Amino acid sequence: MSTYKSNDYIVQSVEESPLPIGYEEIEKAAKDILSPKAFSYISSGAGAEETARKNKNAFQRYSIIPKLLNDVSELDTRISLFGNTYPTPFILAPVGVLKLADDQGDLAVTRAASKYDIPFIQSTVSSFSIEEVGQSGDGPKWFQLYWTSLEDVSYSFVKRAEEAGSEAIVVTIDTVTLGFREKDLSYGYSPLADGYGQGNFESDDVFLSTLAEVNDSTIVDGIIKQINYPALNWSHIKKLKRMTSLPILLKGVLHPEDALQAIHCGVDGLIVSNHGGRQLDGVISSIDALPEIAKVVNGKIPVLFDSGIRRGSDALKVLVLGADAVLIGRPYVYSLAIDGEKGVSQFLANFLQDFSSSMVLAGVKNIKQLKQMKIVCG
Ligand SMILES: Cc1cc2nc3c(=O)[nH]c(=O)nc-3n(C[C@H](O)[C@H](O)[C@H](O)COP(=O)(O)O)c2cc1C
Ligand SMILES: O=C(O)C(=O)c1ccccc1
Repeated sequence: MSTYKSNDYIVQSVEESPLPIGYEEIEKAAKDILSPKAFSYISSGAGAEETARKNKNAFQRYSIIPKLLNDVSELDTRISLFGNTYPTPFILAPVGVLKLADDQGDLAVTRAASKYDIPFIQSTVSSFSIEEVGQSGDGPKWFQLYWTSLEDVSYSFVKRAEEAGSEAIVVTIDTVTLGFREKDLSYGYSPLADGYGQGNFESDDVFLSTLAEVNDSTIVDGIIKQINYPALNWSHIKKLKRMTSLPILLKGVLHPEDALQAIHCGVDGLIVSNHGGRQLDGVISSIDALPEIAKVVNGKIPVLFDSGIRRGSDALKVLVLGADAVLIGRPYVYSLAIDGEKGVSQFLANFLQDFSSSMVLAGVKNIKQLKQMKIVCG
């Protein structure tokens, strides 16, 4: 439902689930359920976790100034992206190895997201294949691409995503090598070593068999080596644009000049993100990077946002600062760990309810009005 009476909220009945309401409580409950290694992998950031902390603290510096008495009895939370209309401005961020949180992993998440028509971005290193996720739930799916050094493997993923009905391709540009994650290293943990990230690598695809051969090693080693691709540059993006008719988004943009270069190369959308503080430690918080990027892009292509979204009011802030849509990351992963599909479903119900209450209290009835709200920093 996308237009509704504001006192009905989006979700009228809340399913019974042990999921706590607030983010901090959800994180705590997930910590109790997950193994210390798994919790540490999901929750931690790279290096001294400076950027992970900045993501959290920076939100508090921005303050919304409500403008009231605007008859907000009917809300419309719809947005349009690449010719598709979505009922809410929310998208589930790509998260690899979801089986670590729940046996049903990506399948549970897509089923929950489908209830709200929220797009799910499937990771290259997902626990299930592009084809399995394509069949799971009837909601929109996007595909996230980690470039591999075997170009044909990258293109074969894109073709498979096209065939499975993906609506967009998200190329992650901030992970040409994995961040130095001190906690994972102390545990001796590597995200792909337990086999949960191989959903897309178990196909009959002719190119995939070459992965193992080229490395003369196990398939897992092959995958880890192949998604390490520091040679990635703008020429790959231009070529990818010619290889597919799907919209291409770049995920991990923090520099305004990269945003302009992306437009120049024909990229269709950007995701302002620092990967939840998991890649280069010390980089700017995503929310601080957003206003300048939104300014230089100036509406030419959609600007999406992630890193630090925990509640409805966080989403309000980034939409006011120029984001056209908002990706949710860790909160849905913890909800999956706590109560599988039901946990994710419950989390989304609560989140959407929180977001619509926030719109009502801010005095805005649709996303256009929301984007014109006043916000101050300091
Ligand atoms: C456990 C975990 C795995 C992730 N895997 C991927 C991935 O495979 N591809 C990708 O582009 N981003 C990945 N990300 C980053 C998310 O897409 C997103 O940028 C990040 O979670 C946003 O930060 P937040 O969760 O603190 O809001 C991962 C994040 C987490 C927490
Ligand atoms: O952990 C991550 O953030 C991530 O993007 C990733 C990278 C390689 C394998 C699995 C997940």
